Amino acid sequence: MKTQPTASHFIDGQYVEDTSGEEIPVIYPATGEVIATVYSATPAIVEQALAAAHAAEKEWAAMTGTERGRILRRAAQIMRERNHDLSVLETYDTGKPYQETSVVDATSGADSLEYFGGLAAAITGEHIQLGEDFVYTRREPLGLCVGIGAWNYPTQIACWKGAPALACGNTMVFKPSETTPLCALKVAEILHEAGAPAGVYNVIQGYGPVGASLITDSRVDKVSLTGSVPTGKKVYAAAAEGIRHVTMELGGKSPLVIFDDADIENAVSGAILGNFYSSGQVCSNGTRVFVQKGIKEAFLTRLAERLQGVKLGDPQDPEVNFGPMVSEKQLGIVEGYIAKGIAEGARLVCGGKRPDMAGFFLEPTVFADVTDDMTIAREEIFGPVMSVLDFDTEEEALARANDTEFGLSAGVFTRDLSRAHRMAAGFEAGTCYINTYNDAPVEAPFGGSKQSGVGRENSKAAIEHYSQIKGVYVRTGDLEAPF
Ligand SMILES: NC(=O)c1ccc[n+]([C@@H]2O[C@H](COP(=O)([O-])OP(=O)(O)OC[C@H]3O[C@@H](n4cnc5c(N)ncnc54)[C@H](O)[C@@H]3O)[C@@H](O)[C@H]2O)c1
Ligand SMILES: O=CCc1c[nH]cn1
Repeated sequence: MKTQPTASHFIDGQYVEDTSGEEIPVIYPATGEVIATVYSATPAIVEQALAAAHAAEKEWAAMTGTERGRILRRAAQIMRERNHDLSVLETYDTGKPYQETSVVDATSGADSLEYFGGLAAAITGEHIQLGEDFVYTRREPLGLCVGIGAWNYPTQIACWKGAPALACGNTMVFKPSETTPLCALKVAEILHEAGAPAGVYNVIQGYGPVGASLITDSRVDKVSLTGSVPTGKKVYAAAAEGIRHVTMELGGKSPLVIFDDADIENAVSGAILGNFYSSGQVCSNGTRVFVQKGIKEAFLTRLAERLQGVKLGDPQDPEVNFGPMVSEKQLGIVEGYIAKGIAEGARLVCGGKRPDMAGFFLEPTVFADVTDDMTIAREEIFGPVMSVLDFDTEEEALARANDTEFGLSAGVFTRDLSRAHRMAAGFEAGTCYINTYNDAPVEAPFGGSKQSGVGRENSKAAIEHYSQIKGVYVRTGDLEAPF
């Protein structure tokens, strides 16, 4: 497959190159080889993208929701038809196994385009009768939205931001992560092919400073970031300077609470899905696995058995179910956490090492006897490292689950449904799971509370975050005034 894109940027309906920008090598995580080169946007490219998105605003907003929706749904259809090629590219970009990318990434992107394409015609205001007078509301686009992406789900993030933004009549300049710059270009290409007018959805490449330069431009009305909490704080503060709307999809350190009465097989599946999918590089992962003391040993034994089923290898091989970390840098960060876990007294049950193979692979790693104060229980690791902690009572588990600055997700496994709903109500998290983990269908809201974020992606909730309401007061009779 050709991994070198036609050019680095997609602006105003076409590929654009400017090799005077800083070089960004695209590295295939499974081998460490450079598979493409793109160039960071220069100030001239940033200006070109913002000008194109600004110029496209009026025409796009003036189209009916039905017309916009038709284009988004056509894009979804194209994406599904090209699922194989897009999945192969996603695997080159991220290193995630084709076994995952072929069913998750372009699929989830297409779901998002289809869902918001379907909603576009139903985005309406309301009528409020006030005696003989009335008020009507118009749900209007915000204008020009900037999207900034993380590297773990490059196609999904480009679509989760682009689809609701475009459905509401906004235009977008999207900057993917410098680590995974390839997939978003395909999203732009497909939207254009589906009929999105030039300038409606643009992609430019770059490191953090390119993202920062987009946020403060006076033409920008909204910034939607998927990234870490430290970056979120900077982006939120920069957006506040211009009182811009924000969506912040940030990091987490989510709890997964497994009670004695849980179905062990399902609970182990939940812990695997919540820690080792995408080699642990999923924001919502339940990396603090609280296991009630009565089933701790049974849980660990079954988990160790199930981990025998891990197949590391060439992620393009459909039989492989565990890929490398996205980069050498991320691998080093995660190894640092593993060393800290050992140094602080956690028991290494399995994994913890680089296997003897090329690329940025790391074995799935499980720590037991982890305590709440350990670094591996407090900080987001963003790699395949599960921390198992013991607990006695429901009250204790809930208090400890919530004892974190993060609030992205939380899960509970139990057969006691009253307890399950009590836990879900008590969790301080934006997305909760009962007897499952890490599902992210487009129909359901996704996002974090506390430091894990602001706003929600997906579902009808996203419409609130990409549009604004205008109230129009209408008097039908004469108007009285004091003088
Ligand atoms: N909540 C979610 O939906 C979600 C989803 C995926 C990933 N994440 C989080 O993302 C993080 C991993 O991704 P990452 O390492 O790419 O995150 P990151 O914060 O390092 O970078 C995210 C993006 O922000 C850009 N950026 C960096 N500094 C910037 C600045 N000052 N101004 C504007 N843009 C800037 C980067 O270039 C990149 O495109 C993890 O914390 C993970 O939990 C969250
Ligand atoms: O990485 C976070 C977004 C997500 C969660 N599950 C699938 N995608």
